[in-house]
Amino acid sequence: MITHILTDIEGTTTAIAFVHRSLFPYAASALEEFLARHGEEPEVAAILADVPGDPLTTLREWMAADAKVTPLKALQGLIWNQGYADGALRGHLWPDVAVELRAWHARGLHLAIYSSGSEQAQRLLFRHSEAGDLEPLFEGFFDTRMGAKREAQSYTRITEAWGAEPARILFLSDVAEELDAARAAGFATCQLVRAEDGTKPSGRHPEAADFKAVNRLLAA
Ligand SMILES: CSCCC(=O)C(=O)COP(=O)(O)O
Ligand SMILES: [Mg+2]
Repeated sequence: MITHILTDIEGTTTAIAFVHRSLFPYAASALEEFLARHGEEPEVAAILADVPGDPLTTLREWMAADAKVTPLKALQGLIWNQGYADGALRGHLWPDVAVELRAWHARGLHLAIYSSGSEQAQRLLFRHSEAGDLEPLFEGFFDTRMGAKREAQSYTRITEAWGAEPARILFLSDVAEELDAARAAGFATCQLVRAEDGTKPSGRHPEAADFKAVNRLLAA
């Protein structure tokens, strides 16, 4: 029986376009000024210590490559903080998402996020979502510190951190390789195949067009 639901963000709860056309450009355009203003603050300096070479150059290269590396993800989270605070950003959620997350939480299912976006970035998106503050629904915000999303070991680390049995966790993602890794760690899986995002079904995992359709797997 499924008692825990772990969900991806981009392409699963949230439009890929929001991440690539709102979040990433916001961080890219604010990067240089952010480093000039905050680069010597302890939290930012500690992140920059893990960036090889000239930080601005390397971070721009990582942004251009959409690299899922922890220092870039941590900095993006700090930069987005300002955008959410002043109302320039609001976390996009597909219309089916908040309804089902609230219903799953109300019936006692345990909820957590696993995204390449940093824990702070995840919290911000759900705290400032278009459907209101959903941050309190989640018990865990797992990020690249657990490892890469296409490696089975990352999912095993999540079970240990969350204190949950793998077979009781349903992982929701649009990316088949992430689902393959979760299944190898013993998780149940479901591919979100969202027409608006142009997701291609892999045929390797149970599929759902939206979160309402995921309920079918919970009842099974
Ligand atoms: C608040 S999530 C920002 C999305 C992000 O930075 C990213 O790299 C997308 O990663 P995902 O693992 O959600 O596909
Ligand atoms: Mg995704």
